[in-house]
Formats: sequence, structure tokens, C-alpha cells
Amino acid sequence: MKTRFIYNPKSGHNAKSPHLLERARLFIAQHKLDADVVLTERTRHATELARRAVDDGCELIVAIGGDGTMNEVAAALIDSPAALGLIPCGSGNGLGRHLGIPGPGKGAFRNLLNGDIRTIDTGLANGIPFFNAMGVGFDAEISHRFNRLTHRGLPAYVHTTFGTLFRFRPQKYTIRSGDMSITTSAFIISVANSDQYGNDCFIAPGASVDDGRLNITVMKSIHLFNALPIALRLFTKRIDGSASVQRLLGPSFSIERPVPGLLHTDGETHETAALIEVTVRPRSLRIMVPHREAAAA
Ligand SMILES: Nc1ncnc2c1ncn2[C@@H]1O[C@H](COP(=O)(O)OP(=O)(O)OP(=O)(O)O)[C@@H](O)[C@H]1O
Repeated sequence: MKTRFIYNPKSGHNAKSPHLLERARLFIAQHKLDADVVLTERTRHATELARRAVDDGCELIVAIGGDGTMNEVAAALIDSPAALGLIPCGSGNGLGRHLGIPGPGKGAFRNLLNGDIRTIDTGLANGIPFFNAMGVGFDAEISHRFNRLTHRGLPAYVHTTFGTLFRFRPQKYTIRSGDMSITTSAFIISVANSDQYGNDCFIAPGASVDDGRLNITVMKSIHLFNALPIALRLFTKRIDGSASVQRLLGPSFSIERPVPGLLHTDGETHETAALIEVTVRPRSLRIMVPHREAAAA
């Protein structure tokens, strides 16, 4: 299978140590693969590299990075015959965790040799693709601040979150889907394809990446007294029981706010219009996941 590895030297652990670059090259040599490794040089470059890989006839295109790199590579593979491979090494790895794709020290490379191909849904927010989750409000603000940090990881994420939490003000939104319309003040509106943001923080427990539907989670208010209980619920898949949370499921939604602002797609932020149209493109991305028997073992 003609394969190309796309390595982001700036993501997660790669920024601290380039050992995965060497590991990928060694893996190719050891298994005599028809494969090569290319490095990203700037934001969005991974999409260009992945497009070129598809044009070159690659059947497997492997992102070595976090959810941002995964998103950029996957964006070029929508509706293409090429499959995405993941060596998840970012700070959250939401899609990889949801799909049971192990980290590089735990079988991610082996998975590329003996994995199964699954075809998953793609979400689009005003035309911008996402594969794990998109969101507005506090969610997008945190992504924006987090992306500007030089030191990432769970401790930095927790620090950024709590540093911003009590200063952030909820905004008014109208969510529409078919005949349904809800106007509410919300702290976060998250639209998830998978069940988690990353780091086993479950924003949409029970979500499926191939059911042709997206999961909206509206968090209405977060304040001094409910922040910790909500955090505990997020990490124990019990967010549904919170009085501050409302969930919706469907193939398309619009989310309207009074003014334009930020949204994030898989953790990368974008300025966008006040009206956000969110749609799903069912089963449009092929991705290599652990072989069913190996995953069950
Ligand atoms: N050579 C480069 N120089 C600077 N930025 C880059 C380069 N290559 C890719 N990027 C950008 O690096 C960003 C971070 O990548 P990625 O999300 O994979 O890592 P992460 O943020 O550490 O992981 P996670 O999303 O899991 O937290 C992406 O926005 C990507 O566009």
C-alpha cells in the first residue's frame, strides 16, 4: 500500500523530541514499505501535502501529530479513496482516543500494518471540515488561548481553562434544526462527531462517528458552584445528568449569535459569521483503526 507520513514538528510531543520522525523512517525501512515521510512547514501545509499524496496515488496517508494535524490531513481526504492513518501525539487526541487508536508507544505504528478501515462522518461548520468536534463560546475561546501557548499538554489546558472560566460571559444563541428552534444563553455550544474533546473529557457520551448525525451539547452556565461537578461529569461520561446541559442530535443545525466571532474546528480557531450552518457528510472519510480482534484482546 503506497503510504505517505505527514509529520508535524510543532505538535504535542514532537515539539519536545523529534524521535517519532526517526521512528517513522525506521518503521518504513524495517517493513520495506512503499512509503516516505514529509514534514509540515506551516499552518495548513498538511492539507497541501495530503492533497499531493492523494494525487501521487498514496492509499494511506498518516498524520503524525495532534488533532490539528489530523484535521488538516483528513480535510484533503474527504470522499477520496485514500485512508487516513493516525499516530496520535498531540495534547488531546480526541478522535484517536474515540476510535481506540493507541499512542505511538502502544501500537499506533503496528495498527498501520494490521488495522481495519472504517468510514466515518465529516462535520462542516460554514464549510470548514471537522472530524472530532467544533464549538463556539468558551470552547472556542479556550482553543484560541491554548493555541497561543508555547507549552501545551493537560496541565497547561487546565490552567488556561480555569484562568478564563470565571471571566467569560455566556452569549445568546438560537439553535435551529428542522422545525425546532431554541433560543438560550450558553457558555459553550459544542457540536461533536466523536464522544470526546480529547484526554477522555466526554462532551458527548454515546456519540457515534458513523451514524450520519452530530451531537450538540449546550452548556448553559458554568459558575463557581457548578464548575467542579460539571468537570467531574465530563470525565466520567455523566454530562447528561447535569441541569446546566441540554443535548440534541441531528444531521444539521444552524447556530446564530448576535455578532460574528470565533469558532473552533478540532481545536483550531477561525473568525466566522454570526450565523453558523453545521452539516454532516455521512461516511466520507476512510480511517485506519485497530483490527477488531486486536482491539478486543
Ligand atoms: N511547521 C510548522 N510550524 C508551525 N506550526 C505548524 C507547523 N506545522 C503545523 N503547524 C500547526 O501546528 C498546529 C498544532 O498542531 P496539532 O493540533 O497537531 O498539535 P497539538 O495542538 O499539540 O495537538 P492537539 O490538537 O491534540 O492539542 C496546527 O495548527 C498546525 O497547523
